Amino acid sequence: MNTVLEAKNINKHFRKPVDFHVLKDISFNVKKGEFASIMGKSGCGKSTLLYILSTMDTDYEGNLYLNEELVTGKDHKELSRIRNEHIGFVFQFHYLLSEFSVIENVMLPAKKLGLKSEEEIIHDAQQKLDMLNIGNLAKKRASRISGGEKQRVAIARALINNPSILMGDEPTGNLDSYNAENVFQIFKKLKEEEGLSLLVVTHDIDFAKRTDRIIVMEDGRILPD
Ligand SMILES: Nc1ncnc2c1ncn2[C@@H]1O[C@H](COP(=O)(O)OP(=O)(O)OP(=O)(O)O)[C@@H](O)[C@H]1O
Repeated sequence: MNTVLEAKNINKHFRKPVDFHVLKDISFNVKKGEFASIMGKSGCGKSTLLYILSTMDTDYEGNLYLNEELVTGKDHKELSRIRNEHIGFVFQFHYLLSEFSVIENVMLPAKKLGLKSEEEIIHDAQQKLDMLNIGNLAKKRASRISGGEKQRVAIARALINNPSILMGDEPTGNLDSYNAENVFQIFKKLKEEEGLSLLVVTHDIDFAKRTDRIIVMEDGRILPD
């Protein structure tokens, strides 16, 4: 099985106000089609790790590989391209542009990547919305849909460039149990039907238990399986 993401001996320090060794020698990988979750107590370093793995934070020691290519050390512009092309990210809050329509929000990362025509991007965005059963909301303003629908739009936006891996930082943390289950089922379907890899930080043990693998963090380290 191909390795989609690999972290090798990742260490990170916050230097201020005092030196704080927040991530301690983190090594693990995510294979193609694997749905992994990260759990651990508040403050153990989950979000810090996810920001490094998604290439948003470059201030760390160690090596990060995406699709078996070393990304550590690449410049800002190159990282932005890699991120746009290979990584989808879903946060606890949807961060949609409320004045824009649903489909316009979904189209944004594809426009930024700039590889396709407007018509192709509209087609792809509608297809993602249809896949998530919210195709009928395409023309609605993002401010006029429910919280669960907003999170599904955020997932469609994260998928628009057909990433190799979808990362989530508590993507169900702000949802009621019905909508949280809905998001879980979407992730499962993406794994099973599209062969997508997923890496999701969660505090929800019932969610984590149903993923392929739980990566447990404690005090900046990953505990052995
Ligand atoms: N910019 C920073 N400077 C110094 N310390 C920081 C900074 N950002 C985060 N920390 C500390 O690093 C530790 C890890 O934070 P992080 O947000 O990664 O934890 P987490 O496991 O995601 O927690 P939660 O589950 O509450 O979201 C915490 O102790 C936090 O206070």
